[in-house]
Amino acid sequence: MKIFTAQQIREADAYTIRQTPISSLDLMEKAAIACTAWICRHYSEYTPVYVYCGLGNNGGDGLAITRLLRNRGYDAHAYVLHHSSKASADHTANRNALQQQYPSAIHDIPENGLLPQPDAQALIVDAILGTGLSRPVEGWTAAVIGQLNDLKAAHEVVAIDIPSGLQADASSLNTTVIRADHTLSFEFYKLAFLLPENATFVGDICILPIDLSPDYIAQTPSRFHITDALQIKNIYRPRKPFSHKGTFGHALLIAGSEGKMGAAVLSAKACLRTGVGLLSCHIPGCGYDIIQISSPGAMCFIDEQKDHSSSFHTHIPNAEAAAKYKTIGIGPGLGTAAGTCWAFEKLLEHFHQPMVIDADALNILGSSPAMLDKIPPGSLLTPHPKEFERLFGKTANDVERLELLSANAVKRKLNILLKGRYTAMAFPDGSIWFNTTGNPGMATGGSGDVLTGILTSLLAQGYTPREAMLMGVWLHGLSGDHAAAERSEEAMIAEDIVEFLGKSFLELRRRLSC
Ligand SMILES: NC(=O)C1=CN([C@@H]2O[C@H](COP(=O)(O)OP(=O)(O)OC[C@H]3O[C@@H](n4cnc5c(N)ncnc54)[C@H](O)[C@@H]3O)[C@@H](O)[C@H]2O)[C@@H](O)CC1
Ligand SMILES: Nc1ncnc2c1ncn2[C@@H]1O[C@H](COP(=O)(O)OP(=O)(O)O)[C@@H](O)[C@H]1O
Ligand SMILES: [K+]
Repeated sequence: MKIFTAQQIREADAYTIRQTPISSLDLMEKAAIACTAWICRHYSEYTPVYVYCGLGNNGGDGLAITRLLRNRGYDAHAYVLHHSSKASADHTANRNALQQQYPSAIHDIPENGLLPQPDAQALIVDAILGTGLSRPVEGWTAAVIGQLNDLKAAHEVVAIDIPSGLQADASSLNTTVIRADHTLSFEFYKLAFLLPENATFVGDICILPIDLSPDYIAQTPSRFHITDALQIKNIYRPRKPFSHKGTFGHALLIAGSEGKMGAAVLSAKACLRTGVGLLSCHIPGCGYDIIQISSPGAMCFIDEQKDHSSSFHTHIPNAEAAAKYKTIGIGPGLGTAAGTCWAFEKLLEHFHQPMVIDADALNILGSSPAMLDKIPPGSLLTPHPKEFERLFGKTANDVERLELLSANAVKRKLNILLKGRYTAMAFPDGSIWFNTTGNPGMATGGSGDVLTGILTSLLAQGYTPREAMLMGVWLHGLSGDHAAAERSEEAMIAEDIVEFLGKSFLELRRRLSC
């Protein structure tokens, strides 16, 4: 699914109005009908509704919603904030429609005027500013938003299209923005919804279709995207009846150190459960029994060191030996001992196929930036925000961090993800994809190790690095969602993500057969 900029959304709007029999007022009515239906599903008709409207089309949506809620028996009132001297045409048309049907529902608040004190249990609807925001709010508008935010403890807030004050495509850090519990947005996610720094503004997101032109959507390029089930279904390749273990690749996993063998176990199990043909694990001496007992499907090389690994480079002494492994996954629980760093550097001398680099392997790269240049092009790097910062440095805000992520993916021809609620995946072509599966139950030690195993497995099976990243991150989150549904977000642990991989694959197959 494409993520469009505010400018592109305006163009989509204009294109739809030009190319189809739908007028801009019809489009607004559609948007208002969808929002009203959502509100009616979530709040009883005894809920008083205070709709705060600006003078643009976002306010026009608010006026139409007020009318439609009244039609459904709600005690809804529109408070029109005169933050400028000019109202948009569709705002005025909807004001007139409301005025005609329910004149007592309109309340004008002049600039610097006072807001009403909402009744207990009232729902606040924010239709002050939408994607037409041209600068951070200030003055009276900012004061109004501040007052509404002060009411949050006692009232739920539903934002229409985008929380007022939030910039769709730029950072809104240190600006005044409505803190919504729910955001009802039209047709597309906005980039701002996916940034961790905006989590307190956006709340739950509901995307409501309003039938914008599919032609415009198809023909308009976009740099930002959201992965969806259909796309993953197209990537997924079911196993063929005559396939054998050689068909699905041999992966080498280099992981674990004393006290962190669990990370190696989680990665190995995830790699096996994702369908790799053969898995060899290189682990320190202390981990032998642990891996052999926990993952009998994996073969095992023991390092000469007991508590960390320092000789894994010996598996790839030359280019011919590298061909034995389709890919290597390195990092979970590995530690950053001097011998480990040295062996990693030696490994990169002869292994030039895309590999998966996570956790301590990323920390090693962070402390020896020259090694970054030796990472095979096409490799998958999987930092969480702290590892990202160690690798590429700090940024002032989340938008700048995305740019830094993308710049490194392009410059180094790497596939780099940045973990989070909406994991961002940056590709060498400059595009950035966000993943929407997953839940806070996955915020538990070992979840990332599971992801490394999944990605390593998919690369070994011959998925392209891009396919492996898109599909692996989606499967990881979906399995986390199955685990949470069965065991709760609190009780689920990283092993559960591995256990539910099977259910996710079955779901993919089901989608294929529909
Ligand atoms: N295709 C779509 O997505 C559709 C959009 N609609 C609505 O239309 C909205 C966009 O409408 P508009 O373009 O009229 O924009 P807005 O409703 O966001 O308002 C723009 C107005 O606010 C003023 N303004 C901008 N920044 C300000 C600031 N910082 N402080 C105070 N005033 C400021 C502008 O001067 C202008 O008068 C969307 O967010 C959505 O709610 C819907 O009506 C239907 C279809
Ligand atoms: N709130 C959340 N919503 C969705 N996914 C999450 C959430 N919290 C964590 N995750 C996912 O869980 C994984 C955690 O990885 P990481 O921090 O590397 O864990 P660890 O180092 O303990 O293995 C990431 O893939 C991340 O996207
Ligand atoms: K709004």
